[in-house]
Amino acid sequence: MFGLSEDSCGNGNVSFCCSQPDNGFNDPLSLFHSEKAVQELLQQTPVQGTDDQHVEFSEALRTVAKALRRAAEGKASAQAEAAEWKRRYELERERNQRLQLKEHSPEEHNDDFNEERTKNSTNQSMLSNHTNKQSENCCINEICSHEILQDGETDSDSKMIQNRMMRKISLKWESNPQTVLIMTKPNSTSVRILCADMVRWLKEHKRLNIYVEPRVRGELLTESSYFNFVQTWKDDKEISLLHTEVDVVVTLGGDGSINVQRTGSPIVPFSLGSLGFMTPFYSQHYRDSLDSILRGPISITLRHRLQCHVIRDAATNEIETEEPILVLNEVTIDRGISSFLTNLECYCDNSFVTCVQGDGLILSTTSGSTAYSLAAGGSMVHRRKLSYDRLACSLVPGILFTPICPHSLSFRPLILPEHVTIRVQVPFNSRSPAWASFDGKDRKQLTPGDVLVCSMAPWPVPTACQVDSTNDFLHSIHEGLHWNLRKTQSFDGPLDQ
Ligand SMILES: NC(=O)c1ccc[n+]([C@@H]2O[C@H](COP(=O)([O-])OP(=O)(O)OC[C@H]3O[C@@H](n4cnc5c(N)ncnc54)[C@H](O)[C@@H]3O)[C@@H](O)[C@H]2O)c1
Ligand SMILES: Nc1ncnc2c1ncn2[C@@H]1O[C@H](COP(=O)(O)OP(=O)(O)OP(=O)(O)O)[C@@H](O)[C@H]1O
Repeated sequence: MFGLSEDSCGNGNVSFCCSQPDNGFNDPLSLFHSEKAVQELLQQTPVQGTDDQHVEFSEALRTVAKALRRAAEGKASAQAEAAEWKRRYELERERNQRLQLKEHSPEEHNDDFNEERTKNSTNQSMLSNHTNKQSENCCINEICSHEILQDGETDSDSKMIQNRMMRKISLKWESNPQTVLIMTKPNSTSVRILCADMVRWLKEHKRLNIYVEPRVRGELLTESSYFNFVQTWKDDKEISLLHTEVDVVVTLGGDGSINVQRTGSPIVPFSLGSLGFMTPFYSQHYRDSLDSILRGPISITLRHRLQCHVIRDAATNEIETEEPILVLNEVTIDRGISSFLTNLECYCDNSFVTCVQGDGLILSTTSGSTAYSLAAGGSMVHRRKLSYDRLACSLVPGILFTPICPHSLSFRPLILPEHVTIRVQVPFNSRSPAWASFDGKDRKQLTPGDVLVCSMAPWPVPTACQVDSTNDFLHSIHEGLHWNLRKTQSFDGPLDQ
């Protein structure tokens, strides 16, 4: 960092000096001198050049000085804005204190109180609860912007907020849900215990039909013959008919447990895994959560999936594909156990995109953007939110195209629009085969000439939100990934003048 100081070596100009090269404006005195120097400089007329270098140097300094002044002005307006927020906060706090006082001695202030209460009826309970908790928990001397945004509301502000709330997406039950499918992570004692408890509660208190996987039914019956009423399926044909029966799916596990279910009914994911990025419901509160879900309405996130086809070079035409595979997170094409670079030719709607030479390529959904793609340097993308009963309101739809360790200085991850079809081909001259895996599973070898075709699947997977799509996403990136976590800079120390 540089400070500005009077030049002692002639010409009456100003020169840069490295006052504290390691930590910049640490000395308030030097900052003061710098700003003073800036003011003086701005008042000077430009140097009548004795030589070109001086003129150029002086012009450069004037530019720097102007930039510094603009920064100082910016700071002043930020300070004014903060003062205004603080003022509104104090006003609201005062008003709430008055209301609380009246609540404690209502006979004294009954009339005023009722009037005030009616005025505040829309947001009163939220505000007073918040204010109490806030002063206890977070903001003793600080201002919580979240709080202030509410208390600073004017009539038109609150209308705007109401409109925004109304745009929140929810799913309403047309008739009471009758049947629930519970999918559980295998080989976990806590999941097994919770599952038995949940099945009992759903049957006795909610009178629901309950489906579980054949493995889980076996486990339940080992525990007690009481669970005889629990239903399951025998074969793939019965699985394919499940969607006609099941109203809601509950998953007990981690993020991977969401990927395994295929019915298309809304999923309520309870967190019994390690990270829990996509599983916002806490198992401890399962009764309250399910109570509210079964009553509806449910705020939902629609998670788009990618539909992947492998077309073998040996196939006689493109229609002859293997069974399509749906992925919620991503399809990965990598080098597998081969030690050679993968060489993958990529096309987007038949236009050549690039040839990936590296460890491989990830084609990810926006839900998967926080999984493998993130680890390979791709962006985190807020997934798409839609409603069942309204037209789609799309936020950030797309397909992420993220290379894995590309051996190139200029390859960067891309986000392609959701409507494209991507083809990835292992070229005939490739030294080795590649491997495709789907949500981290089901590896398939791709030999030279084989192609993987990938596009957005028409039907998304609805998952229930704890609060709403945005709130859950932000909660997950903060709590799950500790995104942008840094110790807060201390208040003491040098200040801008
Ligand atoms: N280097 C990596 O980060 C890496 C490598 C292989 C696979 N994976 C991911 O693992 C996924 C499979 O998950 P799994 O649970 O079946 O296997 P797993 O148990 O091996 O999970 C890997 C981790 O990824 C997390 N995860 C999964 N989906 C996520 C999502 N959408 N957002 C944030 N985190 C997510 C899981 O919570 C888990 O901690 C694959 O789809 C792939 O994305 C990541
Ligand atoms: N019902 C199920 N049937 C078959 N496999 C399942 C089932 N539920 C989960 N799995 C698989 O078991 C593995 C681990 O499950 P899951 O991701 O739910 O738990 P976790 O790894 O402990 O949690 P997290 O993913 O949050 O770290 C995943 O690969 C997942 O696909």
